[in-house]
Amino acid sequence: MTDTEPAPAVRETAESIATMEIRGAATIASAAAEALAEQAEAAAEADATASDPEAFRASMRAAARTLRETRPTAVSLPNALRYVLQRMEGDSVDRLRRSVVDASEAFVEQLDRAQEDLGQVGANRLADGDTVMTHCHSTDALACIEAAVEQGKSISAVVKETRPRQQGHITAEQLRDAGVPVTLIVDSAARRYLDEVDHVVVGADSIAADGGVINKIGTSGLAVNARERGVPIMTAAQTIKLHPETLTGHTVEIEMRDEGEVIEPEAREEIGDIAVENPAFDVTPPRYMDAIVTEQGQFPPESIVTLMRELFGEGAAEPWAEP
Ligand SMILES: O=P(O)(O)OC[C@H]1O[C@H](OP(=O)(O)O)[C@H](O)[C@@H]1O
Repeated sequence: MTDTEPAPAVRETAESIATMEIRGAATIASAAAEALAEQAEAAAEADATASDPEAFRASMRAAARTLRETRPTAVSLPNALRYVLQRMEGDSVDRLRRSVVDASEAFVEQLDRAQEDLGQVGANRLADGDTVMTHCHSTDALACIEAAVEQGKSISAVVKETRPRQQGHITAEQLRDAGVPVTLIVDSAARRYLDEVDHVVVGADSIAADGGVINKIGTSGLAVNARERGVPIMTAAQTIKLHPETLTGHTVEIEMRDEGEVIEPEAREEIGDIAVENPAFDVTPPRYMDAIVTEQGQFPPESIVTLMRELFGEGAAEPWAEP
């Protein structure tokens, strides 16, 4: 490891995030915070950084850049890196190391607590006997359904498989394990099943200042259909999903993933000269979302900007940038 080369553990985490072995906005955030702690431990031992606070700081910034570059859409990733690096302090390598490790642990604890708290808020929106529809796999959304079950409510679920990666299967298994009767459907069957559904619950990768919800591709179509069928839809999203850069007019980059997730190489060859595109996310306009459920309570999407200013008012610093 040179003074700017990330530790092997950081490179492994970055690779796992990029290939989606580690996925889901909250899980990515906690893995990134833990990787920074691993970088701090490694840099405190490495020849080039062990006795040079400035070189140590540079190595932390480089590690954060490597993690930042893995996936562009879930803002929980840069928000995690910001949280840890902004708390890095001390005039010796040992103090710096300790501050990073402490911040990383505090971040992960906060994340777990936030999910539990928002689960209670989301659960209050669900009634005994409700059937919910889910899209993709969101630990925040699942927290709401599981908390409702723990409150003693009987909940059933219609789970969309969520092409192309079919993360709906993970949701189906986790809900089944929580004692929720599950029906798995293909994405295009969603509107047909909405008549049997009382509530749609989805997660978020980022929330924009105007209340737009950036989540797995297909969420916006589901929200429009839910509105047309009169079914309420909520987004469960911890406040680390709030995107501070959108306060100053930036838009959220939508990740385009490899076409190999959509079509097998053999079939790809057969269809020849046809474009295949694979956007991972879409934006649901605030008017199609009934509520954003956070650990600080539920908000109408249009008012989320108030919470955002309170939490990220000073803007979106980039503490990983070269000075
Ligand atoms: O943070 P939690 O609620 O777990 O997940 C939030 C969102 O992250 C996922 O993205 P991906 O599967 O990483 O592309 C899904 O879009 C999911 O709704």
